[in-house]
Order: sequence, then C-alpha cells, then structure tokens
Amino acid sequence: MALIPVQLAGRSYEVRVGTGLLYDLAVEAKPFLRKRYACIVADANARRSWGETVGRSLEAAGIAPRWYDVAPGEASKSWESLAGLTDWLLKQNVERGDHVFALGGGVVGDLTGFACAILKRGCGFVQLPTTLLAQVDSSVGGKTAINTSAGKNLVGAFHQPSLVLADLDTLSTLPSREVRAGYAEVLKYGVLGDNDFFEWLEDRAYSVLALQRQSLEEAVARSVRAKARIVAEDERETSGARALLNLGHTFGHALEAETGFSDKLLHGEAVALGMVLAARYSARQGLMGGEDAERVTRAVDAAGLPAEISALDLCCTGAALTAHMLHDKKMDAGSLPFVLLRGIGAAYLDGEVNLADVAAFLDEQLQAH
Ligand SMILES: NC(=O)c1ccc[n+]([C@@H]2O[C@H](COP(=O)([O-])OP(=O)(O)OC[C@H]3O[C@@H](n4cnc5c(N)ncnc54)[C@H](O)[C@@H]3O)[C@@H](O)[C@H]2O)c1
Ligand SMILES: O=C(O)C(=O)C[C@@H](O)[C@H](O)[C@H](O)COP(=O)(O)O
Ligand SMILES: [Zn+2]
Repeated sequence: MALIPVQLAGRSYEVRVGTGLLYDLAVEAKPFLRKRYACIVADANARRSWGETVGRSLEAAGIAPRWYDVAPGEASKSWESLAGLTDWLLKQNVERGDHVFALGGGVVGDLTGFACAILKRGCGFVQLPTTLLAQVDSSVGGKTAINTSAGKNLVGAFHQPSLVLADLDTLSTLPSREVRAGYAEVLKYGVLGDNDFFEWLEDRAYSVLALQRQSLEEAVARSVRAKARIVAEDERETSGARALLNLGHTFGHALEAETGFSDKLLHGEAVALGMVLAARYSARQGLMGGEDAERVTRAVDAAGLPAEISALDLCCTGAALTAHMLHDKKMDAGSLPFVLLRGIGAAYLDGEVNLADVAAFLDEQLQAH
C-alpha cells in the first residue's frame, strides 16, 4: 500500500492507495467513525458493486450504515441534488465533528464534498473513490462543486477531506470507457510536469488500462503524489502552481458545455481532447515542436481516448467554444490565462493568449481530418 500525505497547515491528511481498503473500512477509517451509525453518500452503481463490502465492514464493528443514493452521471452535480442531499444529512443529525463518507466517482465526491463544506458551515468527510479518475484526481485536493446552467463547477468551495481511501479493487467493476476517461487525468500529470512519467506511460499504457496490479498501483500513486505536491504548494489556486492541473480543462470544459454535460463526452474524454488541443495550440504558437504535440496526440489516441475534435460532429464554431470559456474560473480582469506547453513536462500559465486567435485555431481543428 502507498501512503501519501497531503500537507496543509493544520489540515494535513493521508491518501492510501492499495487493495482491501473497503473490506477493512471500519479499521482504516476508525478515527472518523464516532457514532453507532455512519452516513454514506453513494453513486448507485458503486453501491451496487461495493455497498455490501462497505456495509459488512461497518456492521462487524457495530456501526449501522445509512445510505443515500446518488443517480449516476454528471447531471447529479446540480442544485437539486445538493438540496436533496443536504436535507437528508440534516435529517440524520450530522454534526460538525462528524464525517460523511463519499463512495463513488468524481460526481459523488464533488457533490458530497460541497454539501459537507456548507452543512452547518462545514462538517468532515472521507473520500472513498471508486473510479480511476476519482482515485488519481478528484478525491484529492479539496475542490468541490456543482455545475450550473452557465457552466462547469461554477458554484463550489475548497473543502479538504480528512482521509482518502483509494481501493484499487473497486476498479475491477468499472466499465472500460470509464477506465480510459480516468487515464486521461493520469496522462495529464506527465504532460504538465513530469516527462519521465509521460515516457513511463508511453511504455505501460496497456498494462495500466488493463488494470495490471503493479502498473496500476504505481500509476495511481505517482499521480496522487504529483497532485499532493501541487495542492500543498498552492491549495487555493492563487499562485499559478495549481492552475497547471487545469491543463486541457479550458478546452475540455467548453466541450463538455457544448455537448450538454452528457454521456456523449465524459469529463476525462474532454480533458484528453483538451490536452491535445493545448499541445497543438502551443506548437502553433512556436512554444514547442510539432513532434511533441504529435506525441501527446499519439498517447491520447493509443489509450482509446478522443484526439480529434472533428470526430465529435459538433455543429458549432470556434467562437461558440471560446464563448463558454468566458465562464472559466481562471478569468482575471477580463482576460483568460491558458495552460500551455513549452515541451512535454513543461506546462506554464500564459496570460497573453488572444481568444479570437484560439477561436480561429478551433475553427481549423473543427474542419481538419
Ligand atoms: N474535484 C476535483 O478536483 C475534480 C478533478 C477531476 C474531475 N472532477 C469531476 O469529477 C467528475 C467525473 O468523475 P468520474 O469520471 O469519476 O465520473 P462519475 O463520478 O460520473 O463516475 C463514472 C461512472 O462510473 C460509475 N461507477 C463509479 N464507480 C464504479 C465502480 N467501482 N464500478 C462500476 N461503476 C462505477 C458511475 O456510476 C458513473 O456511471 C466530473 O464532474 C469532474 O468535473 C473533479
Ligand atoms: O484539482 C485541481 O485543481 C484541478 O484542476 C483538477 C481538475 O482535474 C478538475 O477537473 C477540476 O475540477 C477542474 O477545476 P476547475 O477549477 O476548472 O473547476
Ligand atoms: Zn479534471
């Protein structure tokens, strides 16, 4: 098992990456189980596969699980779901010193984390991520949010979990499309700041995607270490360091908005395509060689992730996509900094990008191939 600390003044916590963690939940999370019952907010699919394991562990320790099911899918990151969940948590008499458990992917983690940030002005929560994406990214770092009609993650809070248990066993029931989507955020850590990790992934994409135990554990642990380091340096995204985790997301969130936050394009798929676009735009600006952009494209394509925007059959213009970007949380005094690349492993935040030029680039990409 890998034990990875997220070091934050007064609020440090541990991310445990390994197997059998849900089986031993009552032991692993003992300090956060102080009542005879525990509230578990669960993605309905995650509960179907892993609810019994969780329930048995708690019951054996004399703790009754109280379940709240969340409908699978991005639509659950909504005001309606937030209202339903907070009402339910209040009915369970959750106190500030209690911990709520979030079992599922990024949707349940983001929703539950936000509910816990505002419940009685803040109660504790523990992340039990059951998707690859949630294990390598969303369960760590304390960004919580819901979507609004204006766009992605626009209402939320920074609220750190007290513990993250990334049980690799849970990935055995995850559909392969979701494994690939999670892999996009793994690849992101290599592209943004770690050329060695990128090369390691070029060699091992197949075994990670096949969930081969050793490669999987190494990929998850290296990803979490990368994220923990950045979050410790810039928890609230104020210095520019954390903004690098947004690589591919300015394009990706616009694509998610354009496809209606639907199954047509999962978050990880949008990020994969967004990374390709960021790499190609960087090459077009002369920031890095075209061959590096090609390597990013090949790594995305080899993982079975979308690498061509033209293949999405979007009926929109580049300007329509850049219009979505005006809601990006990185907007600063009317301009939008972009995460661009000076090479693989060398991302930086560029405040000089011209949105009209990005729109023209996107028009080229929409028509290419
Ligand atoms: N807070 C952050 O830092 C952060 C980081 C990255 C992504 N996100 C957010 O995370 C969300 C995407 O998360 P996701 O990719 O985990 O999607 P998700 O939560 O929608 O889960 C993906 C699918 O897998 C199913 N599922 C979950 N666990 C399962 C299991 N073990 N077995 C079988 N099925 C299972 C779910 O029902 C769902 O259909 C997006 O909303 C994104 O914005 C947040
Ligand atoms: O943790 C971060 O910081 C990230 O940017 C991680 C991203 O993968 C994640 O999708 C995040 O929610 C996007 O951040 P946002 O601030 O653009 O909503
Ligand atoms: Zn993301």
